[in-house]
Amino acid sequence: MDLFTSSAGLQPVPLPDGELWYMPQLPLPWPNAEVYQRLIAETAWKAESIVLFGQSHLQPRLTAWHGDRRYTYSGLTLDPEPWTPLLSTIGDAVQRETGRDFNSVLLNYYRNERDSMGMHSDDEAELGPEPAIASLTFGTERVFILRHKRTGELKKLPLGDGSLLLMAGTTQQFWLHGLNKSSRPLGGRLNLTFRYIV
Ligand SMILES: O=C(O)CCC(=O)C(=O)O
Ligand SMILES: [Fe+2]
Repeated sequence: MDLFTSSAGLQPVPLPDGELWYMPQLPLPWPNAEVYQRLIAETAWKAESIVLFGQSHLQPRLTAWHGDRRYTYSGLTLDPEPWTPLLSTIGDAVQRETGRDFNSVLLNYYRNERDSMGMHSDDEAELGPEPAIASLTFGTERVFILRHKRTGELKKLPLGDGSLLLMAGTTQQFWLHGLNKSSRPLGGRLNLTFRYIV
């Protein structure tokens, strides 16, 4: 059986003022654990500083930016590393499932329970007006939190090993998203967000 035909595909997740799609396992030609290990080993991880309210902070995670374009967020400009064969294969699988084009990927490595991502929207001008952002997770499951900017409504999605989440439509306009630290010990988690930089 062809690995790529065995999946039910992305399913819609109801979200007022936004568009979310989820599948628990993106079909890939290797086991999740192998992809996780290779991505950890093959990536030139960086601890970046970002400027928040005029002060410089080390981000509570490691990152890498690969693809065809530069990217600027929170006062940080990232020059891209080239696509690797592994990232290209993963990117092809993500494009096949989502039906969207992506030209860049941000890799985030949450080393343990102390690493996190503050609430934000991916709404930079270079992402265009209604950006499609595909988020692929490997390793330890963490809870992805969405908060509506006006109503405060919360949506919590546990993102498991191998899962694919697509944020599209007006999701970035109306919602913030992020990941909290955890008080109990957790193993590592990798998240790859595929983006299209105009
Ligand atoms: O790690 C995640 O699931 C979210 C990552 C994210 O929001 C981002 O890279 O902009
Ligand atoms: Fe984000």
